[in-house]
Amino acid sequence: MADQTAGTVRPARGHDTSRTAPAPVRLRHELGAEPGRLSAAILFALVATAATLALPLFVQEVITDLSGSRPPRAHVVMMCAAAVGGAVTQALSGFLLARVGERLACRVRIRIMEYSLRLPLGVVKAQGTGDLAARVTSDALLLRQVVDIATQLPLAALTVAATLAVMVWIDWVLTLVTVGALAVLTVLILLILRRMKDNVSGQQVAIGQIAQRFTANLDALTTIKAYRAEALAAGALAADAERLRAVSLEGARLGAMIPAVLSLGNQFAMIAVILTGGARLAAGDLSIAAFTAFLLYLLQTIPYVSTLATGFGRLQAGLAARDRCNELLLLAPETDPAGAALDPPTPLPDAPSVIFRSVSYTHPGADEAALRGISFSTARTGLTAVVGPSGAGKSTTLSLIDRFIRPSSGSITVLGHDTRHWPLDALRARIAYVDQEFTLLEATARENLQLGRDGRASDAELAAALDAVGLAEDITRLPQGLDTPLGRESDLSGGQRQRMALARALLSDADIVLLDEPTSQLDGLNEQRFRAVVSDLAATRAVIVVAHRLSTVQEARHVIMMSDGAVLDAGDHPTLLRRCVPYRALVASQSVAAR
Ligand SMILES: Nc1ncnc2c1ncn2[C@@H]1O[C@H](COP(=O)(O)OP(=O)(O)OP(=O)(O)O)[C@@H](O)[C@H]1O
Repeated sequence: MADQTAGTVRPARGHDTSRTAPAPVRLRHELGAEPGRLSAAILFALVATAATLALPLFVQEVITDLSGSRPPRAHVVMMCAAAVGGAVTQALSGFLLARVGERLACRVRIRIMEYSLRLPLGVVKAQGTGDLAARVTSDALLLRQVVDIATQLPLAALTVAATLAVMVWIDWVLTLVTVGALAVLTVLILLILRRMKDNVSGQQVAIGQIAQRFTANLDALTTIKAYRAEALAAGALAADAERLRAVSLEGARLGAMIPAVLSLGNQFAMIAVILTGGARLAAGDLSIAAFTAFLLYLLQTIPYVSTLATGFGRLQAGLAARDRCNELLLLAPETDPAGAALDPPTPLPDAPSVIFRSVSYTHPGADEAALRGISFSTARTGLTAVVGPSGAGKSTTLSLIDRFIRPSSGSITVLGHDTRHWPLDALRARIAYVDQEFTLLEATARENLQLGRDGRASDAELAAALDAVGLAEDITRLPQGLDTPLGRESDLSGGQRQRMALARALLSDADIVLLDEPTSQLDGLNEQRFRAVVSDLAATRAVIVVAHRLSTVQEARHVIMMSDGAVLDAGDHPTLLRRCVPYRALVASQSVAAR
């Protein structure tokens, strides 16, 4: 239980100093993260390139040996060694680059996922969970290939330049013809690449949209099935898929033009070289051996020219993915308030648990304020019920206490300190929040129960909390008991989830429990248990419950009646019944509903 003694400083659980935006993804920095592996990969690639470059020279030597009736054994051995060495070093380089690439993607994924969890709730909602998920899947995948390209491109450029140098040495006239053909090719390919970059961005946006709608529909699957809306939902998804298909097809069309242009360019280069070479052979300006070597070099250059052309296209895709990742990493994080103390404040012993002073709040994009200058306070311990018609602003009020959102004006004090002076982690360590869905994480029952605690709970503590909410047997029956992962195969019923959430609050160190009561009816036994646990919690802590059930309201020491973003009245149940007409009407309607 939380320490409420004056002057006792309790360190905030996991007081977090990392509420700042992370560094954006910088490719140069990322590539430099593993200098050893990257250098080795480049070294192996250089050796492979050198071996490839040497091969035609050895062929030339073999032909010269044969035409001079000399045994070509030594040159044949060197030729084979160059071929095998080139293949082995190329494989090694590829493997090392893959390792560097996977690590880069992994680092970026971790950074994006961690950061997404630190964004304000409203920002995550506005971005869309599916769209955020697409950043760690498809964008990270595109980013991963940048490693290959970033090393392949300079190597390919180097190889083409070195090959051209050797070709000049063999025959400069033929080289001039080759360069002319390659120049035309380059211009055409650059024109295609320019259009490809925009297309890749469009594809990634479309992937984000489809992921967003798909996850939203899966989250709402019960409703979709209940209202037989499968066809409607599938129709919208199909439209997204069609949009993605259309933009991807445009990308494929552009992509398909590159090999076609390359092949055409190569054929023209080859024809021009053969015609010119033939003429020079006939004139005696070129030997057969040199011409053969030149042709081999020309054939060898083609894949590298092709790597250069397609590599630039893939690099554009990687850069677009980097930009999308950085868009997310540059979103403003959920920061501690500017005036927050470095050391978490110590709760004042006699202060009310929560005080609202003239608090107003307008949801982003909303025309009207959800809360209009509300003021109230809640006792240090005991049950406070917040009641009012739907849309009155009750949930918004709870969200403000936990600082999921910040007041547009006015101030909120928690345990004697303005929430602007609480570091977020320290504030939230003092508050247990139980939402209407009684959300469980995809983690074991034990981990779910221990959320919100400073230290581990002993098995005896866990058993006592589960016993209090009548869940001990249900958890024991799970395949691995407390260590059963919850959420997929072993999910709990709504009532069991509710009791798990209450057990979690019982086990937490929080001084204040915020409880958004579910509107669904509970069976008699569960309702009794619920009341017993809430009054157990309220004996030593402040429990502020958005109450929909009359039984909860009647138990409350203090009731706050809200309507249309304002506090109409506050007091105990009998007082409000006597003097607050809207409260009487609300109670009357709840009594009818409870019958
Ligand atoms: N994210 C949001 N964006 C815009 N307006 C919102 C948002 N959330 C709530 N509102 C509006 O703010 C007002 C208060 O909503 P709130 O959820 O706090 O009411 P409530 O009293 O908890 O209602 P209920 O009992 O139905 O849950 C409502 O008019 C609602 O439409």
